[in-house]
Amino acid sequence: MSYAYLGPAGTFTESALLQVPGAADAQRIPASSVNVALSMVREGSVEAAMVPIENSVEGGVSATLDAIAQGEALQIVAEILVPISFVLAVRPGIDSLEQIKRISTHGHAWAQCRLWAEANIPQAAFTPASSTAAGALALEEAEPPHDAAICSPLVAQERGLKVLARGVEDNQGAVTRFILVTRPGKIPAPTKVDKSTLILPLPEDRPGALMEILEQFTARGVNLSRIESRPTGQGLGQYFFSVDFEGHVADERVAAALSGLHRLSPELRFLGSYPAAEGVEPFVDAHNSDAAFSEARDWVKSLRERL
Ligand SMILES: O=C(O)C(=O)C[C@]1(C(=O)O)C=C[C@@H](O)C=C1
Repeated sequence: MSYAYLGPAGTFTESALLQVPGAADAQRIPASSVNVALSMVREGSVEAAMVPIENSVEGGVSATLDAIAQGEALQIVAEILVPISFVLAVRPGIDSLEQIKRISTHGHAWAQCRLWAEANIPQAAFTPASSTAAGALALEEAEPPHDAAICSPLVAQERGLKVLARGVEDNQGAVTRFILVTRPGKIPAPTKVDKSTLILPLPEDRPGALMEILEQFTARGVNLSRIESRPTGQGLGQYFFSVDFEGHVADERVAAALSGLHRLSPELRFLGSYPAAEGVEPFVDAHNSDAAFSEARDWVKSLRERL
């Protein structure tokens, strides 16, 4: 297998990729952005890409949500959770927080450390980096573009960077969720603790359209674990929904919800069913069980045989 990931080496995304069985010994290609990593999958130069999708503090990663919603179809085959903690690394010559005039990190990391930064380095101007590791590696340049970077403890240790503060995140226990993306192909087998992801354009701008969509899940007892709206880019007020829910397309209740959704929103995109990284087998009411669906289908079939 060959994998692309949001690089350079030392990103949290690489830590996520290293959790995939076999990835440590496989070809791993760092990409300069989420878009580049996903393009490599689309054009076939790698078989899969690991990209961040959601952080427990900062929410959805827009670059990923948008890139997988549009363009050539892709499929999610796995999810990985990584606990997030940051350190403040500095360039040579910086010995105190007061000396930091310029700081860089990934926008999502900055958002998770904003209160700490306001309280401890209010004088520092922020420049976004393409990833936490990219911001950290720039500290090694002959003339670093910034004085400090917020990055993972691992990259600071591996590169021998000077660390002035640890645990600079505003919320301890933060977690980022990453997804492993391939071209559409075989769907991973159900494990009983699965998740599925959909992109749902709202069919029409009219009262109750979102309610009708949500009813498809409610009526079959399918539990949503994430729902976000993103602009389509086509004009003000035009949105699609990015939705994760518990269950697998092999589950009858999920299949029934999907067919209801397809009737309401024929342009929907099914992004895959894959093992959930954590959680318990969802509780399913007897009337939403596979057996109840198949019995009901047989009953209707028997009626229609009398036509
Ligand atoms: O910059 C990195 O190290 C990444 O892997 C990206 C990313 C993100 O997009 O949220 C991943 C985890 C952290 O939440 C901060 C940054």
